[in-house]
Amino acid sequence: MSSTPNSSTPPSSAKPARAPMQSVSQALETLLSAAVPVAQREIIDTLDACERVLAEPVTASIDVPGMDNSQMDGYAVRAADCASGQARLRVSQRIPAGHVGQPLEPGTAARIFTGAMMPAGADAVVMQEACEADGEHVVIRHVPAAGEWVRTIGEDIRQGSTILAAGTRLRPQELGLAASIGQAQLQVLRRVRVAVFFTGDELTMPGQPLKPGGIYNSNRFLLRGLLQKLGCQVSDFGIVPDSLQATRETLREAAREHDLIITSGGVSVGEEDHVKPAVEAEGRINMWQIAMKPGKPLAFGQVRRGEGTGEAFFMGLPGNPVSSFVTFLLFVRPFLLRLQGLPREAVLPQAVALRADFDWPRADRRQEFLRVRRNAQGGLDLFPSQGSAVLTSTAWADGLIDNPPGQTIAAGDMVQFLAFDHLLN
Ligand SMILES: Nc1nc2c(c(=O)[nH]1)N[C@H]1C(S)=C(S)[C@@H](COP(=O)(O)OP(=O)(O)OC[C@H]3O[C@@H](n4cnc5c(N)ncnc54)[C@H](O)[C@@H]3O)O[C@H]1N2
Ligand code: MOO
Ligand SMILES: [Mg+2]
Repeated sequence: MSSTPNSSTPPSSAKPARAPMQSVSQALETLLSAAVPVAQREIIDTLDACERVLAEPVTASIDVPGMDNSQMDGYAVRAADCASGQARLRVSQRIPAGHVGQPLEPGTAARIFTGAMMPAGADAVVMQEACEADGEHVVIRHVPAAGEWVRTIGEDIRQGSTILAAGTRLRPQELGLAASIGQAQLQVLRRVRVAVFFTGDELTMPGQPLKPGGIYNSNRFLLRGLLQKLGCQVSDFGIVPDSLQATRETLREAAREHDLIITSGGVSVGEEDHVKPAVEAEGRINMWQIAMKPGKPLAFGQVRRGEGTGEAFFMGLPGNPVSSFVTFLLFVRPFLLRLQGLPREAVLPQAVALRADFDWPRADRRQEFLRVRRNAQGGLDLFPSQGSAVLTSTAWADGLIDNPPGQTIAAGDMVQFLAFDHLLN
């Protein structure tokens, strides 16, 4: 794989005929049409439910807050008693949060603290900064409106209302919300089970000495990290040698209890690329080669399960690390999110328009995904080396430019930017 972009030669009839590659959008369409959310559900502790997807709506069994309560440290009063702006009221009681006071007699005030239940009869709180304590009395130097600094019962959540919809991917704030109505457990879809393996005789695990001609298996760390972020249940089958037999055996084993098999490398056209023929022997390839750079040889298919219990999905990612990274973000992630039960519209990568502060004078026939970083001027800088093996570009960048086929870029042009903030969440 060359690290220099191609010249912008348009497709020419003089070239040998080749099956046209699918576009990125066609490929995404193919994948999302095939993805069916997992059906099985399980009940788990709310505390363990981060990143899981709700299988049923959550309905509130209580009001939140469950009582009118004070929003400030101060004095609970009857607003009508304070109309003068200098009312002097006897402090009849003290109500900290978590305690229940007595009904408030007319002409008196209750010392009250943030979150404490309003006493019956009080209809406003005056913050203590507007009050002057005077022995057993308090002078209220403010004219409160009825309801001032009072949080009313059910203001956040009404009993009986649906607070979370089925299909919601639970973030920390949704867990907090569920807990606020006392929900200790939640019914979620089971995790997506992913098998992953890494093809290549050249691969060595970090921690081992490198062999001559060898490289470290960086894709393992990259892909495992990406899968971890998506909350998948991962089985790692490790490094598999470049042999048809070994690849077929690992595919068969991986298909058994997994929804998706992800492989790295061996998916292009070389004699040592055995992944595609292995999948064809153990199932089928539905899609191969996308008009994109990096990531052209991406493959999608299915692998039969021996016991006659259907098929596991298969996605073969190119061995080049940047190609693996980009194809994961653009295809594997939406596919997995869809298997996890997210609605289609929620899984598609969302681009924003930003200004390029660099020139990209050589167009490519493939749709390009350039590693770029937002600069202090609100524009985008380009990493100088865009080769598919230059992993440094992915650590330097904070997103990708989605550059259409045949498109050059001049400094000042608006381009489509895909932020890692969004793609890696
Ligand atoms: N004649 C052609 N050659 C290539 C084509 C082509 O169309 N015609 N496509 C090129 C493109 S584009 C890509 S991308 C790569 C994809 O290759 P494979 O998926 O077959 O992957 P490998 O050949 O096994 O490895 C490619 C490259 O990546 C390194 N690699 C592999 N696994 C790992 C890993 N786990 N961690 C880090 N690096 C890895 C491997 O050593 C190679 O350098 O094919 C082009 N060739
Ligand atoms: O350009 Mo390949 O598609 O290096 O990923
Ligand atoms: Mg290859």
